[in-house]
Amino acid sequence: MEEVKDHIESKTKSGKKGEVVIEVKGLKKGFGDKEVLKNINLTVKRGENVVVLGRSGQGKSVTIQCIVGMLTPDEGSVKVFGEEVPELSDEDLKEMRTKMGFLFQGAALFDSMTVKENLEFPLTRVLKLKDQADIDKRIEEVLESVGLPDSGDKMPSDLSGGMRKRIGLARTLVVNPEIMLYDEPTTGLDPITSREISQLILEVQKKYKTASIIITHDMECAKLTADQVLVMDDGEYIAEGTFEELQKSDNELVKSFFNDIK
Ligand SMILES: Nc1ncnc2c1ncn2[C@@H]1O[C@H](COP(=O)(O)OP(=O)(O)OP(=O)(O)O)[C@@H](O)[C@H]1O
Repeated sequence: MEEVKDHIESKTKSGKKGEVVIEVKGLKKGFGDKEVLKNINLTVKRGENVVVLGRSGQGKSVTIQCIVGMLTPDEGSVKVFGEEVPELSDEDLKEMRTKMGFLFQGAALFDSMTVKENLEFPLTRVLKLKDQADIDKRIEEVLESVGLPDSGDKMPSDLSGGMRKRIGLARTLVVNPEIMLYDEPTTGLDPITSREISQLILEVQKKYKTASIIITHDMECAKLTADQVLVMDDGEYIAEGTFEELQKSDNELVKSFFNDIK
């Protein structure tokens, strides 16, 4: 119980809406001769959804990897919760990542475990919770949040692609992350399920007040979820604004993303 209290306290301590949570300035990152990120500037506030659009191979995932400390920038500043990420010790990095949730395209559930066991895993391994009643309560709440309250005893193989995505999201949310990173959350899903997942991203933002970065090619997802949209090209952001603002852009690349959306 103590751990839970600590976690909730640390959340409320750091938790003012609108406060800057991720701040990237002048980020450069290359591999060998190849410059991938040339000048990335990005600010994400608590409770804000930032959508990043861009063609394949432009460096969207590399940006995320710099933010979570998996890659070291060549130049520039990457701050999360006010701390310079490349300067964090391994232990502090681990601590920082416990406050982050990831929903990646290939995010797989453990196939040999039930849904409930899949959700227990981060609670016992990451948050090191021991109180079973508390664990059960959190799981019940999070399954409710993703709209699958009665799925605890199911095996992942019994679930549809969309349901699996929801459980993947539940597994991420169960530790109460302050930052959510979504990499192509709706890719591979049919239009109706995609819309449901986008809707869920919006509900997560409202309920958990997360600061979120959403990388997507799905313009309906962008339209539904974005407070701010960034368009990435050739290692930098070439346009920035609300969905409606960018929809009116004269830039050919920006226009190409918005062509099919009414
Ligand atoms: N660890 C690495 N070592 C070498 N090159 C890398 C590494 N990670 C990424 N790259 C290169 O950096 C470029 C940008 O990759 P990244 O995965 O960030 O693109 P992306 O914008 O996320 O594309 P997609 O939409 O296809 O996922 C690519 O050319 C990729 O090959």
